[in-house]
Amino acid sequence: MIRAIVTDIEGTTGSIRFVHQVLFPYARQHLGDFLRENAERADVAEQIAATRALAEAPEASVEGVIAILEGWIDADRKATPLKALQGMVWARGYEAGDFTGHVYPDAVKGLRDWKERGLSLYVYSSGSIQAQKLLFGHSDGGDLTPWFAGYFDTTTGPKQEADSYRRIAGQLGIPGAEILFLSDVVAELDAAAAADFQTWQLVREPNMVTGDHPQASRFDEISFSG
Ligand SMILES: CSCCC(=O)C(=O)COP(=O)(O)O
Ligand SMILES: [Mg+2]
Repeated sequence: MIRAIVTDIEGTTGSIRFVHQVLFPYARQHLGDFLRENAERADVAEQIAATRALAEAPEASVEGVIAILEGWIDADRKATPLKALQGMVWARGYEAGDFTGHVYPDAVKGLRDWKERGLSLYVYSSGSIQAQKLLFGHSDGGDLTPWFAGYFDTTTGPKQEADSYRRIAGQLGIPGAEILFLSDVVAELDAAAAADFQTWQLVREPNMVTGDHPQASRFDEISFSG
């Protein structure tokens, strides 16, 4: 009996194209100036320090940190300080109306239906919690944030480690077996299943790696008891 649904974003509720062709290039274009202008701001300084620590470059100048972060963007590295800073940069883009968060219409409908059925909805993405709230708050389908009971990012742990899902279940106070995790990435689904979560894989693109999880190309193909 499912009581809560935890969903990934990229490739699950929204398109990979939006993240890689809109969000990441926007962050790459604006990150440098954002850091130069705000390096002394407490929340920015904290992430600059975290970048230096993670890169084992304690002496890196702000320009050096920018170069490290741009390399991580190009490599799609899910580094927590990069994700925090990307969220701060994207805030300006959403607020200026430069783009809206892509959410598939079937995901909007599915989330609304599940919420109306009394299920608790959560997000677990490598994007920072700020970035998740921005995307769903400025989505193509309007402000969807009232539907979500909570958000998890890499500060809970990497998405491909079972312990991250055990922590999420612990924070929700719900056994893994009563939580459904949705993702397009088999390694994430394997980690969730190892923590006893139920799983469905979203296969929205051709030639995707698939595994042993039930598959759906749209949210209305997903079924479960609960
Ligand atoms: C929160 S929107 C940006 C998504 C992002 O930065 C990312 O790395 C995608 O991660 P996901 O875990 O949603 O596949
Ligand atoms: Mg994904």
